[in-house]
Amino acid sequence: MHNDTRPLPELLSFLDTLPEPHILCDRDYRIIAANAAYRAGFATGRSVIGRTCYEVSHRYNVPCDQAGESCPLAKGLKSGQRERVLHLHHTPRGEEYVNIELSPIRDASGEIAWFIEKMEPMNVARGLSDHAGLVGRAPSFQHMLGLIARAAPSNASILLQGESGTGKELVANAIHAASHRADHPFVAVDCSGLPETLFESEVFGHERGAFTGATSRKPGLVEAASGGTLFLDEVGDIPLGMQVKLLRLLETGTYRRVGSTELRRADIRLVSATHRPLKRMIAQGSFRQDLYYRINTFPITVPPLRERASDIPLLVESLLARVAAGRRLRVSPAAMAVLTAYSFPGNVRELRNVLERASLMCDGDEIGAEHLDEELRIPAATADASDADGQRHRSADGAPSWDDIERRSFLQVVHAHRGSRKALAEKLGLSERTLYRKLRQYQQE
Ligand SMILES: Nc1ncnc2c1ncn2[C@@H]1O[C@H](COP(=O)(O)OP(=O)(O)OP(=O)(O)O)[C@@H](O)[C@H]1O
Repeated sequence: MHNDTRPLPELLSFLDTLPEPHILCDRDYRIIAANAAYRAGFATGRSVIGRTCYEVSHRYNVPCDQAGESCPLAKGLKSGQRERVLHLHHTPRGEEYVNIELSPIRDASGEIAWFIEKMEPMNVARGLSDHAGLVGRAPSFQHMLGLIARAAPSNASILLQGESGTGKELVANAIHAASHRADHPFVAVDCSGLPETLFESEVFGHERGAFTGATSRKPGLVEAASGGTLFLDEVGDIPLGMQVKLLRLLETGTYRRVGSTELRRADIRLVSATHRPLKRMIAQGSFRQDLYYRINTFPITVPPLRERASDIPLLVESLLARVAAGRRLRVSPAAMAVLTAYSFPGNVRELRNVLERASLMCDGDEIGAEHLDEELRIPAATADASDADGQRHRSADGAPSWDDIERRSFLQVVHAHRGSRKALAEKLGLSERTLYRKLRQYQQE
């Protein structure tokens, strides 16, 4: 019955005046109108009117929620209110991440009859390799991007937690680029290894003569980042004494240069990152709880590469273009199998290094398995073996079993070891007899 109801022409002409791309849909996902900004940015020549939003944006035959994705329209119909999601959409520029904001519109009887969808491309990340910033499409990566899209436009302090090499600095950059502060500076401070006195003068600046060696006045990084974003990398490494000063800056929005009594106003948005367990550090007394709450208004976890292994081929393509620019390097299927089977404890940074080394080892256009570090090839060989008799090593949902993990890690260490069996047993904390037993057991499988 709602399909028969025509939206008010005033509504359509209002949509046309909006600078952001908007479409109007009915309850059956059918696009009734698209404004000028949408037609300019998203239309591919063929009119979208009368087609469904899932077919146009995703090339699906069924609504997104039936294709395993979250559908803002279904959410809005259920909640009756505005809903936001981040989707990967087909656009004339290829697939792009698009922030969708959907508002239900009610008819005269008070029932939801239409939906207005505002679509804003999120340019800080791509699902394609031709991008200098973040690339990825795995569910855990998309979840993280969705959080970035929500938090970036606010001024909330964000804490990025993730293992080393997962791309925390790149994520901090993306948050800045997607914020209202993007036209102002992004200033990164590596807090690890900065002694307390240096930290203070670097961050807050100092006056001439404030300490021996302070031959001139120097503005601090807080000042350099004014209007923009201050990124504190390895925030868990900040000495306790400095944590108090940082807390004061965040609580009052003011600070003093070293050697000055003048109170200065800070205009920064704070993004911090750490791979350390801050909660445990609080329990141990090495990190202040009050500071933790100040820097952690909005936590975002950056997933390790092993939790987004489906992104490895995409990352390989993208990183190769960065580390071997100018060479048109490919990766053979065998080498790709090795890379996707490896667990990458050093995450994307390790993948990048592996590819850089492989590109130096390879004289032609194709990186083969033989160009990869030996350490990577071992677990792949065992993974192949376990795939052949896969059922034995894998649990019902396809995840490797504990035995499989132990076996792979064990063989990885064995193959990388140079030295006697006795030294190896010691390294693994096993008796020599147990080592022999495990070697027989695992190498026979
Ligand atoms: N999603 C991604 N897409 C493309 N490149 C990535 C991605 N994530 C990480 N990288 C690359 O991996 C490398 C490591 O990233 P980055 O330095 O941001 O990691 P990090 O988590 O800050 O590491 P650390 O904790 O050691 O400081 C960089 O070269 C970065 O360009």
